[in-house]
Amino acid sequence: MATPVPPPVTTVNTPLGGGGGTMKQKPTNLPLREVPGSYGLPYLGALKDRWDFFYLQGDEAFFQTRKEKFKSTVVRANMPPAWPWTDPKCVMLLDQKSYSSVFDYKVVDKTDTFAGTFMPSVKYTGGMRMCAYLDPSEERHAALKSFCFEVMKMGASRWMPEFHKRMTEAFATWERNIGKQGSADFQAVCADVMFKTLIKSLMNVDLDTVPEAERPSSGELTAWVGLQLLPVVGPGIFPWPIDDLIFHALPFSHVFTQSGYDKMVKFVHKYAAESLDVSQKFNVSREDAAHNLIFFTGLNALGGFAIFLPTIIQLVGASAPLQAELRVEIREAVKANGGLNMKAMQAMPLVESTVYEVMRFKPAVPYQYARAKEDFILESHDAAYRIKKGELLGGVAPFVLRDPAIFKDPATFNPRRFMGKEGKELLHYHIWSNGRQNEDSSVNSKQCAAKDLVPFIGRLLLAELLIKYDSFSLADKPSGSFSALSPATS
Ligand code: HEM
Repeated sequence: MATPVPPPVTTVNTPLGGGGGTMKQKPTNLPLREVPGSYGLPYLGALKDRWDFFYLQGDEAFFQTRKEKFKSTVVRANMPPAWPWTDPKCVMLLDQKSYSSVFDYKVVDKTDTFAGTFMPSVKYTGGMRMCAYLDPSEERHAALKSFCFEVMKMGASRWMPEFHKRMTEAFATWERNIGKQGSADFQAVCADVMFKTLIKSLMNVDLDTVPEAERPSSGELTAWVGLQLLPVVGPGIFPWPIDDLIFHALPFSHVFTQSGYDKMVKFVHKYAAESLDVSQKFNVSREDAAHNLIFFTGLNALGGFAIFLPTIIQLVGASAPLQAELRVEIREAVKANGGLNMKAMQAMPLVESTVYEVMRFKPAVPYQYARAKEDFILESHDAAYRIKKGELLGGVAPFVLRDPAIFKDPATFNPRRFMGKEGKELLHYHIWSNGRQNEDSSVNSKQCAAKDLVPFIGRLLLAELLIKYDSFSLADKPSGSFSALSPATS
């Protein structure tokens, strides 16, 4: 761990109380600054920021230049989509200490902030606001999150066998494609593996047994996820002004993916009865449960895994020595514990640390937003800032997870970083899930419901891969394909 390390803190921001927007001075040892940065001319400033963010600078340089220019890890910026009818003004947080305010529910409200400054139409989700958009103060949040925890628990024994089954199918596909065309895509295949694993685990449905006409696909669900989030992601398919005009100027109507979504709704009502039945326990209607179950599966889970699993393959695939070390650890754990079971999974410290390091190095979900519900003083490591009630705060995870005050050599991918006592202590600062990795997700927080499951599946991916293969190589960078898979020789 780099020095100096600030002591663990649960709350860094002190509410000033009083309400009514009157700013009271709070005693702080840090110099009080106004949040630096400007939003520019109305609309034009926001448009310029959108172009810089997606095309002219790119997201990393967008924040880095502001951080350097203002010598501050708390900066003002317009965030996309910046439509004339939305308010793009944000205070962006680039260090560990200020970031923790986005999950300090005494001072922030999470209502409708899941995607940032805009919320996709509820027409995407049967006319209902989904769990991820609710603030913990809303009664429905606790009910729906409890329902999510429950379906995950019901499927606890299904994750490992289903993932194994689908990975075995993926191996055959990859080997066939390498044989035929010299390379094999793993991005779409990982999404498909996870889609089928999620359906089996969360809904207890084996997709192979569903007639083709009724069977939803990962492609349909991914299109539904992508379309609603397009305004805040940068596809970069066409030359930039055209790309911006097509993808960021207006929201996409839900009608383009409606038929795939309707098929999913019908499928859930017909086949996922076991999961829907349990929703009654939490006073959640069947209809509400069905749409939320699809959202958990598609947007929360598949949306994350479709980025996370390929990132593991890319980062581990770049180092043959790391693969060799992981392979030895995995195979020894499997041998000592009579197979790839829970006990074996717990005997793989390097695998565990490597997966946490992947999540630190390239977090799958880069931004977490929340709105100040009162005036308060927000602290970074070296300054204090006045935040006004109603301001939108945006935590920038890729910067926060490379905060040099916490992580030594933050720009280096160090697979052993989270090993041992000191490594475990760093989990306090591992905030990929909109909360701390050494704390539990609950109905009172907005931390990812799958905070433990997600790294577990990442570890399972490495175990499955390096049991089957001695090593794997990637096609030319940037790569979403294998160029070679060397079958296990021992
Ligand atoms: C790689 C996979 C995943 C990633 C990267 C991920 C990441 C996240 C993040 C960052 C949030 C907080 C969003 C915010 O409020 O700013 C979140 C929330 C959430 N995630 Fe995950 N997640 C993943 C998988 C899953 C899975 C498998 C499930 C459940 C099946 C799940 C269920 C949820 C739910 C229900 C919430 C909203 C929590 C609440 O409303 O209190 N996620 N996730």
